[in-house]
Amino acid sequence: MDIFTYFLPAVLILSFFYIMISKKSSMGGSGFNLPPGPPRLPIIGNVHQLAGKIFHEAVWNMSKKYGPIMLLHLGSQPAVVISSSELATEAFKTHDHILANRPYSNNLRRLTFDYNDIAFSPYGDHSKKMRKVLVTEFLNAKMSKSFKKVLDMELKSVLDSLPYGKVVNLNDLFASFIVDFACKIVAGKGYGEVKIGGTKLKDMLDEMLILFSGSYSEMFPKYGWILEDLSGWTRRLNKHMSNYDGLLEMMLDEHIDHTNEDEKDLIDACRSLLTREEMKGIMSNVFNGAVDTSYLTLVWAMAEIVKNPRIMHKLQAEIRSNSGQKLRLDESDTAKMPYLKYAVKETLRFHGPSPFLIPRDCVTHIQIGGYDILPGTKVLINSWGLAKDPRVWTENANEFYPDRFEKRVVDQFDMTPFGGGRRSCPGYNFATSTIEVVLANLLYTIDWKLPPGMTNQDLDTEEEGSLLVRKKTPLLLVPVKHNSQAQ
Ligand code: HEM
Repeated sequence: MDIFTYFLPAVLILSFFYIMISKKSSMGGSGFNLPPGPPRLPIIGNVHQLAGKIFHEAVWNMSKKYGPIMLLHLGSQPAVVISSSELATEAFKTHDHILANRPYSNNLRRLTFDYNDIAFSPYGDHSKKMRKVLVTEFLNAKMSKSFKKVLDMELKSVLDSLPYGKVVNLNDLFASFIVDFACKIVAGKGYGEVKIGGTKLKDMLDEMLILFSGSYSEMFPKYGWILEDLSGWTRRLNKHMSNYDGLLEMMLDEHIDHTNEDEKDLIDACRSLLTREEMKGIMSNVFNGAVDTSYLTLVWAMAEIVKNPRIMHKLQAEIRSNSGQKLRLDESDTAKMPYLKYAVKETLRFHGPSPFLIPRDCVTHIQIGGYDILPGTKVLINSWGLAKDPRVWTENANEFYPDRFEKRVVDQFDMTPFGGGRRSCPGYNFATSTIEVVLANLLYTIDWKLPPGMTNQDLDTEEEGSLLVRKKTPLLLVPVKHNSQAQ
């Protein structure tokens, strides 16, 4: 359920306040050459055309009518949607510095420890310092030794505990695997089963997704807080943040500092450089940034690979011929596996977990595609649409086909699963190499079969979700030990 579903009943209340206090919109009758867009209603803008629909699909369909740059109003908030790689290139190359800010809202402020994080904090000294700390202290070559060790231990535990020959729910398997892995690289031990206020970390991250998906204060920057209070949103947000804060505080309090380089975690690496609130902000970004995105990518990759036996056999042949007699594979092995890299890239193209990049806030008047974008406009890049654009990806854009990358050189903004410009994802290398290693291990010693009675055609790849795109039904597969590994 998203904010649009909560929306309509609350409109009446807001209308009252709006009529009482509204002034003429600063955008109206401006004489600017604004991008085209669907007609809008007073107060709610275009929300009624999007309510109850999958946001990125609905917006992609609208863009077929109104063009690759389109103006919408999400409540009183103007939002420009970009749906072509040419215009994304213009946004990121020519105007990156102007679009480096993120929109402000009371809701986001609460969710980000008062903007003490990286991903949502306004562009400036603080966000630059935080990003630099994450990249230089955590996502560096020295720390990768420690990540490698944790990943190998987690993989061993998954491979040892798989119920071979029985049906496994890969959504559950990957979710708990990635939560455990993330807790260990952040705080040095597993917190996946710890409950605060009756809630586990994974449930908190799920709740956070809903809370991040947009609130009244994002649609009505001035008066949305009234609806948030009246609708119970504020109470829900406070309850969530109290649990989440409690868990992050617990991780910080219980942390045992490591002296060995190959055992260090995020808290070891960053604590001396950041305040406590900044520590919680950065820990939260790693959990929010890494857990759902990586676990969903793994589910999608396995679903598409198993659905396409030709691809699975090609991958297994590459992995098995490059693995020597090792028990488990690591990055030094996946470096020799180009087809595996294409399969991960194709998964990120075809099922990139973030259909829209994190919104940008335009801070001065610019032009994109010849249209005026005014200060205070949100800029949304439809990453999902770019990656399926038949003009770029040809007639098989809607097919999972890793082989396309064997010959194709991809322009920088033909696909944007990790965003672009100075606010792009700093976890890009870490995430892709982790996903490659996990997939290599899963396909190395295991043959994955479909549950009894099911055929490849039955394995559905229907999507759902707005902030993140997930597979609608859980992925159920049967792991069978590969011949040479059978005991
Ligand atoms: C498959 C995995 C991942 C995907 C698909 C992904 C995707 C994204 C996207 C689309 C953005 C927004 C970029 C933009 O606005 O241009 C982003 C930002 C970010 N991601 Fe990731 N991410 C992944 C993994 C990670 C990991 C592992 C980390 C941390 C270890 C991370 C940390 C961040 C942070 C801190 C930002 C905010 C950057 C900023 O605003 O300066 N992400 N990510």
